[in-house]
Amino acid sequence: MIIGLTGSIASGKSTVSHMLAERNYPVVDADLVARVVVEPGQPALEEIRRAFGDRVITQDGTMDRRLVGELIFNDPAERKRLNDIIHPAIRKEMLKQRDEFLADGWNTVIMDIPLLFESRLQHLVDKILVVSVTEDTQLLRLMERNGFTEQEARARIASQLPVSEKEKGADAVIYNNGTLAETARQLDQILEGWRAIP
Ligand SMILES: CC(C)(COP(=O)(O)OP(=O)(O)OC[C@H]1O[C@@H](n2cnc3c(N)ncnc32)[C@H](O)[C@@H]1O)[C@@H](O)C(=O)NCCC(=O)NCCS
Ligand SMILES: Nc1ncnc2c1ncn2[C@@H]1O[C@H](COP(=O)(O)OP(=O)(O)OP(=O)(O)O)[C@@H](O)[C@H]1O
Repeated sequence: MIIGLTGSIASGKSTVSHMLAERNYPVVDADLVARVVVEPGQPALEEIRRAFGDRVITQDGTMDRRLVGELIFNDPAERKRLNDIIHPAIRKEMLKQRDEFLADGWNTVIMDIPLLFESRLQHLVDKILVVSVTEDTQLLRLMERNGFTEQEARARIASQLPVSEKEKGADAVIYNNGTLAETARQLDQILEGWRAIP
């Protein structure tokens, strides 16, 4: 079984994904893959340099994530430009990792994909698990975690589908406004209901 783990920015996907890893489930992490495919020497990084200019490459040859974030979260056209370059490379690497886990005999593989709905990747997974929080909690947690101003945080939230929309496409929803223990309890119930063994 392939479980797609998604939700909006700062809703708690990584938190739930860590809980899954603790329970011995193999996890393919799109955010992590997105970092690997832009490492120095990767073709995607060169394409990004050509599209956005030398200013998005730091002295040590890595991508300036803060600057690229500023550019793409405030401009849908720039966001599409980056997505068009980077998403094919991310998808290819994620499918490779998934296939390796399956070949190694795992019964269930978790794919943590923040943009599962926005990129229409529902067909890649058997079950969709959405991690949801109220908008107030989401905004506060995002500002606190990243040290963003309210405006920076709102720009990022606005770049994705609202979490209420994502809930509509879910097979199960975890409400992550409460304590971590409450979130873990919901997760265990869902996994049991799906009979998803690692
Ligand atoms: C813009 C970048 C450089 C900002 O880096 P930063 O370190 O600040 O954030 P990080 O990578 O940890 O992402 C944090 C969250 O932002 C959201 N996010 C990231 N990219 C996008 C995007 N293109 N559109 C909408 N939301 C996005 C996701 O919820 C993600 O979990 C980086 O997010 C990036 O390379 N994005 C493009 C790749 C992508 O689409 N990643 C999302 C998973 S496929
Ligand atoms: N139940 C909770 N109680 C308190 N804080 C929480 C809870 N769940 C998550 N957090 C905190 O909220 C922030 C966002 O959570 P997390 O990083 O898991 O979200 P995410 O959905 O993976 O975000 P992103 O889309 O940016 O990758 C983190 O700082 C995390 O520690």
